[in-house]
Amino acid sequence: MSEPLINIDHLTVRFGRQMVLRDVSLEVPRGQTLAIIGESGCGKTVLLKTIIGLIAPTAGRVTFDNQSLVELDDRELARQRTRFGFVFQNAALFDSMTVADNILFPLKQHRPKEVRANGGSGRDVMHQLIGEVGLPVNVLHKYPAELSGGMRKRVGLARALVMRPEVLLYDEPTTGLDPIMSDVINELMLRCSEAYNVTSIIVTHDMTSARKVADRIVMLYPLARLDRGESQILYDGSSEEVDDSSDRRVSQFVRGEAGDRLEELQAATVGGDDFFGDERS
Ligand SMILES: Nc1ncnc2c1ncn2[C@@H]1O[C@H](COP(=O)(O)OP(=O)(O)OP(=O)(O)O)[C@@H](O)[C@H]1O
Repeated sequence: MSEPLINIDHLTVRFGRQMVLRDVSLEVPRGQTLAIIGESGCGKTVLLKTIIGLIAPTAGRVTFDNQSLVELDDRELARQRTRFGFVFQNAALFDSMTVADNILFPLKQHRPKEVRANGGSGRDVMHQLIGEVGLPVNVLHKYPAELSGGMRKRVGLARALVMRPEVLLYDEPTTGLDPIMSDVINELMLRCSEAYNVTSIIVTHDMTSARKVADRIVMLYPLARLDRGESQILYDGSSEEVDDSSDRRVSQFVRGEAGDRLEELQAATVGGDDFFGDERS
């Protein structure tokens, strides 16, 4: 079997006294589309940031293409990061730049000579990408504030693709979008993995999206809710089989069922502020 592109080996991440990830191991082969699911605060984004070397492991090791990014010098780290494209939850566009400048930004940062010497090629790539994500060319001159949320996400995807990355990392790509626009983003994610053969990791709460786009689903669980010695990965398998999991915590999550969570939350607030305040009296 070929080497995994991303290898997470007994990873633990702690912030001060708070442990967020404990002994997590995961291998991501080249070309796979992996969805990481799990309730808010379980450490999904921390895991993404650890993969790209933005957060250093407290223990364990994370490698990308057999190298630990946190051990590289700044220059090499910047070079390796060009192999990744990020699609952030809020698109994270620069408000003061036009759409065109936002899309070209990574190229200008990493290949300034190429863009200066042959500005046409950067523009060609940009026009191709804007078409691929289904936006008209007239948006290129607009500013992010003039676009809808769905348009901004698609600009964010075009920007992530401009360096022709080998890995695409998506942080909640469909959050805040209507069902149609969410599915447009799903279709784009599928096309990107087919057309560019990228490896994709998608952090999401959206089970419709995870089922449609991912080859594999990994479900993380918050450490505070886990028994000692239990694996933090409650599910690691195909998207088809996630609905058949015998673990009640997995089936509750994928079906979006609260179970006894409300009672638990209410019990935890006993003795705290009165929810109804003065209005009840
Ligand atoms: N840089 C940091 N310093 C301190 N604590 C952090 C840092 N980054 C994340 N955390 C904490 O780690 C925990 C997990 O955060 P993370 O953002 O990974 O959750 P998540 O599963 O992505 O949640 P959500 O679905 O709400 O985005 C949270 O309690 C968060 O406060």
